Amino acid sequence: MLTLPEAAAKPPEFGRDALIVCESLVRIYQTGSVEVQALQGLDLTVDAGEMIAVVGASGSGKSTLLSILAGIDAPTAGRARVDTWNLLDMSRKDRVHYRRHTVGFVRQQTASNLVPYLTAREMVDLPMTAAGAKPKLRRDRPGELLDALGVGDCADRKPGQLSGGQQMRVAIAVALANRPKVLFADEPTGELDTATSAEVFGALRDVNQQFGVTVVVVTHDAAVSGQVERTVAIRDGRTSSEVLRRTATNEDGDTHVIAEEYAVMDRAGRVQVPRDFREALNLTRRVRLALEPDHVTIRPDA
Ligand SMILES: Nc1ncnc2c1ncn2[C@@H]1O[C@H](COP(=O)(O)OP(=O)(O)OP(=O)(O)O)[C@@H](O)[C@H]1O
Repeated sequence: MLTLPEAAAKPPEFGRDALIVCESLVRIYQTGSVEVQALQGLDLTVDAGEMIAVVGASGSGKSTLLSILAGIDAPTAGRARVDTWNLLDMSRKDRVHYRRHTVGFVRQQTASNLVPYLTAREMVDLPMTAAGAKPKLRRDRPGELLDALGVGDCADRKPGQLSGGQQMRVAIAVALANRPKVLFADEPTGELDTATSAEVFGALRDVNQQFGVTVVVVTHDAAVSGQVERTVAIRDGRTSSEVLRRTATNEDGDTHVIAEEYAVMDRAGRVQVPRDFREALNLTRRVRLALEPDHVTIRPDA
């Protein structure tokens, strides 16, 4: 057994250096007399430049989380910060500014991201005009962005003249028009076949690496979540576990990906012990904890 070190005077602020911080985030929807707790005290941090996937069963709260972070919906309680913005305390004007400059959003329904009577170039120009971008930037950036997303040759086509994958790439270009810090994508590959999904996902990864934009993707697609370094799982409106992936090289010089699952600990130190662990050792209401030099043990209450 170790002796416990003296507690620091004041613990550092949760997620102080992160770009996105959610702490005990709650969103309650009220329809008539029915109350749905879509988020029930969710904790999450995302660092600048990261690309993460958010996974979870239908109804677990993924879209609610994304709508809040994208400034489309407002949380009921808790803390949510993106960059310097406190999402619980924003005026209408702040919200417009936030959505125009700090974040970009791509929806699953490719068509709902686009305007049917505008060309790809005009669609990228639209948010730039709204943000008051300079004429030179408005002239150059749409073409550059469409080129970077591999749809430069589609600049003068309207959505009806584009494939599903091309529409999604154009939608990503539109979302990036005003150089947001974060790009949110809600099931971006949900309506696409496997090969096109891989291309669109590749495009998201490219913009993450080329432009340094932080990317948060909600997905059901294991082929997508298996390719990012961090996947956050949401269950019942809370983050339940995270999978971290890293590339390792063996003695023969071959590289392979190692994926490790972690439980998430909240600020108060609460950790959810997975059900199969609890059942295997009959861990029920009360457990014994002990601090060892480099780990903590949890034992059944004998
Ligand atoms: N506008 C709303 N009004 C009432 N309830 C809502 C509203 N939006 C979402 N909910 C409820 O909140 C819960 C979480 O929904 P949410 O859409 O965030 O889940 P999800 O994980 O994105 O699901 P899916 O994978 O099916 O899109 C669900 O029970 C849903 O029915």
